[in-house]
Amino acid sequence: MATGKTGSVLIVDDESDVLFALKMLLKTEVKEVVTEKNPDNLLSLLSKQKFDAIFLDMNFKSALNTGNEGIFWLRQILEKDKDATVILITAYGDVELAVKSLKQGAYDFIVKPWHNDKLLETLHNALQAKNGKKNGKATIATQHTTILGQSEALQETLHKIEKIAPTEANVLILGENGTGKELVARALHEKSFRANKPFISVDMGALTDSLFESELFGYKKGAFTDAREDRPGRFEAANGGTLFLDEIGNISPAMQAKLLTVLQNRQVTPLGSNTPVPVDIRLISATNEPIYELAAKNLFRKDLIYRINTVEITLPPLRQRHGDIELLVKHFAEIYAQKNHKPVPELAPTTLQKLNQHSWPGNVRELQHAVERAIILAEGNVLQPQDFSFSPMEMATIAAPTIPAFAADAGMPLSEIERETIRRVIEKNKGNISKAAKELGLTRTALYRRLNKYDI
Ligand SMILES: Nc1ncnc2c1ncn2[C@@H]1O[C@H](COP(=O)(O)OP(=O)(O)OP(=O)(O)O)[C@@H](O)[C@H]1O
Repeated sequence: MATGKTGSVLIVDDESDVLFALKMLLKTEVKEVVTEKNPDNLLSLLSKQKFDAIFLDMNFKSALNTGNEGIFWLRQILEKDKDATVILITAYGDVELAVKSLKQGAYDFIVKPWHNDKLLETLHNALQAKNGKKNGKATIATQHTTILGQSEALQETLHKIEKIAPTEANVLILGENGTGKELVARALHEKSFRANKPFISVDMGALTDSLFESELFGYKKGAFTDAREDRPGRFEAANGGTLFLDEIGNISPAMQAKLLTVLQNRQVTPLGSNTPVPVDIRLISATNEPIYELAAKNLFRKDLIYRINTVEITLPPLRQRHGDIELLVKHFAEIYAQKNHKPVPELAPTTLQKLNQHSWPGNVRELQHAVERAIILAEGNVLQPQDFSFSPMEMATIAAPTIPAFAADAGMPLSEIERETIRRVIEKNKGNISKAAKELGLTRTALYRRLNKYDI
């Protein structure tokens, strides 16, 4: 009798009730369900048979009840088969540990007591991801954000976002400029239980040591000359919601120490006050700096990294995920065609070739601006390779030039001088926008506005 069902699942749990209930449920969905009570038999089982998904208990009663046993077995499974799809079964109180297990390579986790529908959805997603990893298409769309990506790397990121958004885990997002770190931070917030509370973003790269405390912790009237009234800091503004500390890798050791204290105590003391104010925030941080290298050189505190990186999301540069380029170009083409009252253009095959060959030092942001320019410049309804011209940031990442001093001509318009100055400072800083902004005395946002304005 053909049932049409496919797939095989292994369940490892030392509670017979759990094994029985899960088996009954999963049998309705997949062709084969194998159960195992003793994790010691796991590896020999896996030597004999491959499973499409493995449900693994986090807490075996026989051992220390810390959940680490689940992590131990997870590691064993992944050592044997790095592509194994492991879904952890965890008790309600262990969610933070389960979130950590995602870092160790678990596909997902379910919390006991589970909802059957939710569990089947998890299995379904796992099986789909396994079968469709190569050519899936993924999108996360919330009220204010759309994240697109069909590359394997982006799909994994999107899955992780769905998983960790509803937890309280602190998240550290790593990636080059323009890879979508802020977008991911916003999506995490919007998919969290804090979604209707504030999302406060702070550009740490733009904060000087002297502004750090007043900006983050606030101040009382009279705390310093210009403090004409009480002002809450960003921590208080984010109370109940999410605080996004962007460019956290750029802060000085003194700021790192102050930040660590606040995160440990979960309270801030405004300048000019003696009374600490408790704050309830979910922390998301991001940086384009190689933060672990900085920590190895003692330039960034390791204890601060451990505070902020309960879960890590690494966004690969666009040049390493060509699979996303076409999707993103079409997405931005639609947006900018509409904005500029033009029909949505087609993409010539040679154009896509050119875009795939470009190294995208400014990542998705650069692509977004390139598409906008192309739409404005395009003659017909097909985007041609010549409609795309690339920014000098490209050159800056290839060579680290010593730039001759820039001498403005007497008759040069001011806007041209500004454009050229910005261009050179970016080149000098090898495309690092934060450093360039600092050198120019601008915030990164202000610099990005000028890049757009001057078509850099
Ligand atoms: N996967 C994606 N799908 C759709 N849009 C994206 C994606 N990734 C990035 N973008 C867009 O690219 C632009 C840059 O993204 P974002 O500001 O989040 O990058 P970032 O990594 O925070 O940059 P920076 O480090 O310079 O602050 C934004 O307009 C964002 O909406």
